[in-house]
Amino acid sequence: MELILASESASRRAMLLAAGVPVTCVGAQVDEGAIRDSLRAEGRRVRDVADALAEAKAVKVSRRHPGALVLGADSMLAFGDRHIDKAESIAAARDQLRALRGQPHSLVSAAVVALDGVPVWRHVGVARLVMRDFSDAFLEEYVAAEGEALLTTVGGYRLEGLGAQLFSAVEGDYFTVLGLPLLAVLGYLRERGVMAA
Ligand SMILES: Nc1nc2c(ncn2[C@H]2C[C@H](O)[C@@H](COP(=O)(O)OP(=O)(O)OP(=O)(O)O)O2)c(=O)[nH]1
Repeated sequence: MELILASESASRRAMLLAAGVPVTCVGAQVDEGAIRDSLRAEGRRVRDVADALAEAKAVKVSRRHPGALVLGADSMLAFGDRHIDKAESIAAARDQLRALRGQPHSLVSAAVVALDGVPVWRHVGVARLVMRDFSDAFLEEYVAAEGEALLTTVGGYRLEGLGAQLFSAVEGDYFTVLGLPLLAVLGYLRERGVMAA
């Protein structure tokens, strides 16, 4: 059975391919902002918003690919009562990192699998990260080194790269930070017989 990844995330695609999961990537082109704003207005938790976005992506693509398992995903930061998404500018990413400095936050990655337009599996992974109280000088060096990459990730960091220097502690699943609760996804694929058990 073919697995389609309803995502344009290079990180998610790389994780699955590295784990030996052949995937075809198809962008979902979902209006994430509209869904996010309406659920936030209802006071929904970050994990529920991420889950709803992952479902919207998986269901939309699976309607176009009958018979294929379609995996959608979404990651968001929970910082206090704030829901944080990808920054829209380098300046905004810098401000966001300054706000997160010296504080704990959670990174939530939701995954939903759909088949023929119907969600058939879901999982939300949560990792807790403690950002160290880095200096302004460090932050400027980091921002200059990362550049546009700051806009591609929800926290403005790549834990597997320079982002490691931002943290004093990370609790939870490494893959969840990178954008997928990968171990749970692999478990489901084995249940479905897509991968050898
Ligand atoms: N490589 C890497 N990526 C990260 C890290 N933290 C977050 N991300 C990425 C994973 C996702 O690509 C992105 C979260 O944004 P979204 O959930 O909106 O996904 P994205 O817009 O990238 O693709 P999609 O909406 O699925 O088409 O942040 C990290 O530490 N390393």
